[in-house]
Amino acid sequence: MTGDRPLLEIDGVLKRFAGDTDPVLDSVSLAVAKGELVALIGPSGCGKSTVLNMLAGLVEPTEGQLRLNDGKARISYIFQRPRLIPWRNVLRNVEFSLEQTRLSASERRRAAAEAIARVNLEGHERKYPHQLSGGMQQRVALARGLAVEPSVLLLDEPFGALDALTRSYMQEELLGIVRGSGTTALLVTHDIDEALLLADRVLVMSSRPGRIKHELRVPFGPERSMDALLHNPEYGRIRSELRHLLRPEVSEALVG
Ligand SMILES: Nc1ncnc2c1ncn2[C@@H]1O[C@H](COP(=O)(O)OP(=O)(O)OP(=O)(O)O)[C@@H](O)[C@H]1O
Repeated sequence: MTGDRPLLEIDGVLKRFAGDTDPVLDSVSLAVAKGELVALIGPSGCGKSTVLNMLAGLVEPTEGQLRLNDGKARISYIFQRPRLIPWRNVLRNVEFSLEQTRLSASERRRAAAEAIARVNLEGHERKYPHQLSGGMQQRVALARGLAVEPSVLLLDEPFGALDALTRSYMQEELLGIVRGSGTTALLVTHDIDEALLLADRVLVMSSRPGRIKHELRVPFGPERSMDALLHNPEYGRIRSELRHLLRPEVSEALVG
């Protein structure tokens, strides 16, 4: 049993890559509760993806600890590009993530079909990636990630490569899917609006070394839409606060 412990914990992590003198991340601690959606926002190069890579076990911390307090401990990682297998159709791409599980072939097929339905791609199962739009390809990637019923979904700028209209549609869609499934998620983004639309909490990182310099609990309920937020005066206030926190740190010499 995990009791009241957060599902995911990062404790005092410092990361220095081989050959570097300065660490990329320093004293990073955070906790994510089960079912919570937390956004990590910060300037380019502050180490956001490195945090996700460490959680996915792709990179080792130099100091500190990362814990996933769940016996199942399955992590799905969604990247900016869908990374689909070009010679497999939609169904077979989604089944791919299930091939490392103990499910039988028929159970895999059923789980893949369910995940495809969750991302509204029913009817497209036999299509190949090149026959799909960028937004649809990213939905396949999401279905592939969700099919394994992950304990944690890691999202690294999942809409960064999409055009603005598709991105805004997909953000609301993701909100419904993630909320509907009760999935715990950590979202890396540059986009303040995306963070405020999707997250329960926003963690603002500083530039190198990356540290968490501010935490904001998003005061809007789980049922959100960008239209409703845009009419909410509180939204404008929080948005400017975040913009201010994310302003590049101008050096004294330049100010002059
Ligand atoms: N495997 C690695 N080996 C060496 N250096 C790395 C490695 N991975 C990341 N870095 C360095 O760590 C720093 C942080 O990179 P990271 O991709 O985590 O930042 P980020 O905040 O996600 O950036 P962006 O928002 O631009 O994607 C960068 O300077 C990068 O060059």
